[in-house]
Amino acid sequence: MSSKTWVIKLGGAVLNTENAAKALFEILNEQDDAQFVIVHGGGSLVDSWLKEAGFASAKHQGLRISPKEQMPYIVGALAGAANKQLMAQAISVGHKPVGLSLYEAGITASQKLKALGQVGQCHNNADSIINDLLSAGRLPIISSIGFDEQGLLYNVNADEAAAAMANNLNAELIFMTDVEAVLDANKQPLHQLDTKHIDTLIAEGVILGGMEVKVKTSLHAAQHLRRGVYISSWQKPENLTALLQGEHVGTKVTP
Ligand SMILES: Nc1ncnc2c1ncn2[C@@H]1O[C@H](COP(=O)(O)OP(=O)(O)O)[C@@H](O)[C@H]1O
Ligand SMILES: CC(=O)N[C@@H](CCC(=O)OP(=O)(O)O)C(=O)O
Repeated sequence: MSSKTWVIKLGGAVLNTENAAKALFEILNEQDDAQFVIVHGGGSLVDSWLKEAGFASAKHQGLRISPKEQMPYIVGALAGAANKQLMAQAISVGHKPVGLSLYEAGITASQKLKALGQVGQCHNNADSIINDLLSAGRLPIISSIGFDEQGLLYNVNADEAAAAMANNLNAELIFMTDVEAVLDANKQPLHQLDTKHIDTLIAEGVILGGMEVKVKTSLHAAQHLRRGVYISSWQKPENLTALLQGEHVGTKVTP
């Protein structure tokens, strides 16, 4: 029987808590018959790099407007600092990670909307080295920096990148973020979410910003993969253990 593949998306805020990612990587070491692909963000690192460089940065529906002149900082923060910090934590607990952009992982990018500058959307491209890396026992750690066929660089939202990766591999998909679950208007965790529920909560302004992108992306992924997608917190590593064992923690977004 071939082993199950999981795409785990780590929100960039995991880098602000010392060794938080390390605890998650340790859990991956304990799993039999499973292979893992990590896709990571780094929005808070991009915020501070752009600020230090004197740039103002704005978001539209949770997506960072990415002018060309800001791309060296965005690429440096995501494909550089964030990716390498995560590799360091993975190596420290015995993994053999390979840091990649979306291109090597079989995903090309194109401009999403002119007004957003270099914000990219994902396209499947069969030319991926991920399965070769998994067969060789390596742990792919993928940033959300993409390229098009001309070699232009794009800033892809990391949730969208993770969903594209899961679609590409027909993998299970888990979003590890900085809240235990999607919360309702009374700040209570929602155990399950479907299309109707999501539309209402977004229209009511209960789900917004980065979480709006995450639930919309989760829903598309769940519909495409024909199975539930989970949103849970990296602040509780035991949640990851439970999810990998098929238990229900956090929010399950269903098709
Ligand atoms: N209904 C909601 N439930 C939980 N979090 C929400 C909700 N609406 C907005 N958020 C915000 O979304 C954030 C998570 O999204 P984001 O910052 O993009 O995470 P990540 O970097 O992990 O992708 C939470 O920290 C919270 O501030
Ligand atoms: C287009 C777009 O919004 N790109 C994101 C990419 C990083 C990201 O998504 O990081 P988190 O997962 O930590 O939020 C950004 O520049 O912040």
